[in-house]
Amino acid sequence: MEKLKQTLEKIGELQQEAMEKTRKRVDCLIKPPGSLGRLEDLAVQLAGITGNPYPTVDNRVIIVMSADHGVYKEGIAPNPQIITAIQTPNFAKGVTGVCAFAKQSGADVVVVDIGVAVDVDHPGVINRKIRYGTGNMAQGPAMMREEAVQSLEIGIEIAEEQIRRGKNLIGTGEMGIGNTTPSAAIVAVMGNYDPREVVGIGAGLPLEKLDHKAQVIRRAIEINQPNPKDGIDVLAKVGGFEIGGMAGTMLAAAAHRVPVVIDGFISTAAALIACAIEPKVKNFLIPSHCSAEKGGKAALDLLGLQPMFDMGLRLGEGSGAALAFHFVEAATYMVKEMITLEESGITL
Ligand SMILES: O=C(O)c1ccc[n+]([C@@H]2O[C@H](COP(=O)([O-])O)[C@@H](O)[C@H]2O)c1
Ligand SMILES: Cc1cc2nc[nH]c2cc1C
Repeated sequence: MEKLKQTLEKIGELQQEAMEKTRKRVDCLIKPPGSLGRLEDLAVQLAGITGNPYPTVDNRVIIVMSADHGVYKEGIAPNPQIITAIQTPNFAKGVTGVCAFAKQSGADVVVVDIGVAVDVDHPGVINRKIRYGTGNMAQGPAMMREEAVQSLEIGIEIAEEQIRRGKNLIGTGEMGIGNTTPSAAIVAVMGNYDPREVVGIGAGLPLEKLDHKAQVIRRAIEINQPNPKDGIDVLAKVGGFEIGGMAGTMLAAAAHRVPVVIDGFISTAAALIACAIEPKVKNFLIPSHCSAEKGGKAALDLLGLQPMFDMGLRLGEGSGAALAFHFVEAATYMVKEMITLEESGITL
């Protein structure tokens, strides 16, 4: 609890002076004002996050949190649970979807077993297992409150280690068969939606099973009565260890003024938890894409975030965040590489 408390105390506001400097420069660059659209706002946000009008994001990492879910027993996922354990070492081997995009954008991939249902024995996987999967949220809380705090603190510690190593851009990723169910539960609780409005097919659930998936979430919310004003309560009752780990990563990034790019549906659910715990975190979050998962847009809307792109992605893993790194870097190049109208002798 101490680590979480200290982290929350460190989270501040965006640095206004740096933002004003960057906005002024961006407005004067050799282009019609506003013509680089939201890339301009992104440059200003990066200045506010880092306190530097000319920030660099040349040392990148995707942190992938892996965990399993007790609610899997309710038949809410189309794939065998063991895929979480099989896939987790694959991130360390560099052979998954996110690894392909991370390699292309020059980012490291760090993978953490924060609650996979079996032992994962691979030297490249960081073992911070809280437990062998969460409890079944359709029958009781997914985890105890202390475990929720532990998941947040593991996320903080993993991110802090990366920041200590000089990482200046972080992306959140996850792997967890069944995790679109707790994610939809979080979105339903935070947005006061009926679960049927925000459940989707996840990794390929047949459409005729969506009513059942929604009913399982409805039961989980009814039994556990999560309090939407208390992010830790929601995480404990209807969340997941990897969701807590990602929320912790976001809190640490905000505390250390490092920009953090969120990925798809599960990452966005984690962002809802992080922002419920500390609303100031939102300023430090950079959305990537709009997940094709049905509740993807609703989740981003709840945060008031507009995605950079919408390409029908629904892989998770941090894949969309790795792709978005290109745009984030582009914003920093725009500020540094373009000259101003005045420098080129143009007066408009
Ligand atoms: O991030 C997303 O937008 C996303 C949307 C659908 C599925 N996924 C991935 O698929 C898995 C969860 O799907 P499911 O159907 O098992 O709940 C999990 O490993 C996620 O990484 C990810
Ligand atoms: C193969 C596979 C890879 C994944 N990556 C994230 N979720 C996944 C689910 C499956 C089934």
